[in-house]
Amino acid sequence: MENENINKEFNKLSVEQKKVGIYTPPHLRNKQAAPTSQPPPMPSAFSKDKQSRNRSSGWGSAPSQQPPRQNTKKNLKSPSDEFYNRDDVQAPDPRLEARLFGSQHNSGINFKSYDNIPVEVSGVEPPKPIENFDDSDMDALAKHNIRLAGYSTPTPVQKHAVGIVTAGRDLMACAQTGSGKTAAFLIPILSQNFKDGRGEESIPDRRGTIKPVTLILAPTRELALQIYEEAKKFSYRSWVRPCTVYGGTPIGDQLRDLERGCGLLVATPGRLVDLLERGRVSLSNVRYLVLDEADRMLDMGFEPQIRRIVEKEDMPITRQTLMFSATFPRNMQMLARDFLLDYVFISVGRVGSTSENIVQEVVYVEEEDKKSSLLDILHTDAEIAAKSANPTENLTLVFVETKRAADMLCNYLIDQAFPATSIHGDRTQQEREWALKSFRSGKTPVLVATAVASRGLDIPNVTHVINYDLPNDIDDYVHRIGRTGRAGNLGKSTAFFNMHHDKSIVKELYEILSEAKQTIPDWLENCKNQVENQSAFRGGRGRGRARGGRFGATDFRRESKTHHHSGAHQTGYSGNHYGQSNNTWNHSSSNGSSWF
Ligand SMILES: Nc1ncnc2c1ncn2[C@@H]1O[C@H](COP(=O)(O)OP(=O)(O)OP(=O)(O)O)[C@@H](O)[C@H]1O
Repeated sequence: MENENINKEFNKLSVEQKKVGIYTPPHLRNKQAAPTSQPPPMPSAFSKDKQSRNRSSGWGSAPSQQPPRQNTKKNLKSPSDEFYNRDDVQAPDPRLEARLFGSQHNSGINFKSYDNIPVEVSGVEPPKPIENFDDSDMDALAKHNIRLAGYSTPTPVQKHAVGIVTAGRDLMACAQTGSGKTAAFLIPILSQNFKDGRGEESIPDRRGTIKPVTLILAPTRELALQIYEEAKKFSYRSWVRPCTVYGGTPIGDQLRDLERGCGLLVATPGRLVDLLERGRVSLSNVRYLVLDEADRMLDMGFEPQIRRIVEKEDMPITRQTLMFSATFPRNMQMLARDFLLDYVFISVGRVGSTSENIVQEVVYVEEEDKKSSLLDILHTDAEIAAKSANPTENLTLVFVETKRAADMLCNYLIDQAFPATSIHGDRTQQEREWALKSFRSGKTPVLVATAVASRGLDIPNVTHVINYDLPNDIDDYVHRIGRTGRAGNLGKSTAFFNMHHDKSIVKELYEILSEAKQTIPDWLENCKNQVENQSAFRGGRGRGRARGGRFGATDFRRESKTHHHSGAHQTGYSGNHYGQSNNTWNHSSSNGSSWF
């Protein structure tokens, strides 16, 4: 409904567009042409260097062909509006504001405990983190929207990302699930967009090609949609118009939306390649590229598409590139090596660790007993929900391995009078979105899901995640249980384990549980020992994660002496630890190794 209303509003605007041939936002209409604008300034000395290396390519060199637009709605702003004198800021729209920011849920009681999580920063001359949003160098409109979103304190990954992005640096960030990574890239990028000022690239050129300034790639349609919804919040009242494109929905609707202008595009790789091939999107003006959950995109087989998008299209090398995930497997490190320049690596807590806000339980359940065990748990959850002030605030997410199992289990639960729905890759996009909406609203407080729902989805009130089937990959386990215990809220996870099905993951599961200081049942320790003994007997080395050392030791540049990167040469390297709660800037190591 919310989407529908917003779309209706945009549709009204498109009628206007047809009249004048090219879309002009309402606040920019009836304004006389001003002299051609200069290209927006690069954010820092670092970026200037990049610009001079690539003078012929990219956004910095192209003269603007159309006059900059100015805000004619200024007069509609009240003189008390802090943006009264800013032509680039639109007048407030109370209805839109209520839609975008009205349903803020409070972040958890443990939110401030994030300050106690150790942060490791490595790379050449890493920029300092911000202390709080208000005192940072961010654009005033960005700060305004942050306040509207109800964010009073930045999370650790946000503190660092704002400093790093504002300084014009590339970033590889690993931070626990639910720790605010989405805003960590959206806020500083949009703030830079606002400071740079409107570019003509956000409206289609004469051939109808749209050239977004910011491109965000995400692995799943649902995650793309969620990032897009967040982008709408943080770009409120600005000239930046976010759009999203993903598979499973008619491309015509998405094209019509793009035609209305697009400064920030959130895309899944397959659909974006389609649009590039049709010539409807060009990447020649991309200044900010984000790969969210890049490891998942690789797991899903998107590497050829991602490499094509980043390396083989016309994306300028002058861009800033950011990669985010809660886990950092080797194939993602390789992508970081190829796509990022002189980047800063930050890890918040242990890379790939689980949030300490989640109580993790593992129970031994044979395959044939899983259904009845699940019913027991769901009955208990339903009782807890019935006692709470708002019963819809207790949602349970059940993960299974296959699409067929998702359907079967969902039907079984419905037969047992549990209001359940399911989400998996064989359902239509409409059905998937309906299922998520129904789950979010509490109409069906049980959602049976495959891995499609394991990454990035931010659904408030998920109090319990059940791994009915454990995944084969421990990183998937970390992401799945991360659907609860978000933004400092407390959550619970239960995993069904049996030696028949889950032997391959037992060592890593044991590591994860002990790292997070969870209660480990004796039987699990015995199973782990048994697997280790069998593996030693066979002379194997097991599947340990080899994460190495304490937190943050997985910036692969520390271990490698020589790496090659097209167009980059780096000679210095340093690592910095941010102390536990005082956030002091302790320079802990500087080995000066040459790694490119
Ligand atoms: N500074 C903040 N203050 C209050 N709430 C915040 C803040 N930053 C983020 N949040 C909220 O925390 C929740 C989790 O954020 P987000 O979805 O970005 O986490 P994430 O790190 O991307 O998780 P995942 O690894 O699962 O993708 C969201 O509901 C978001 O609105």
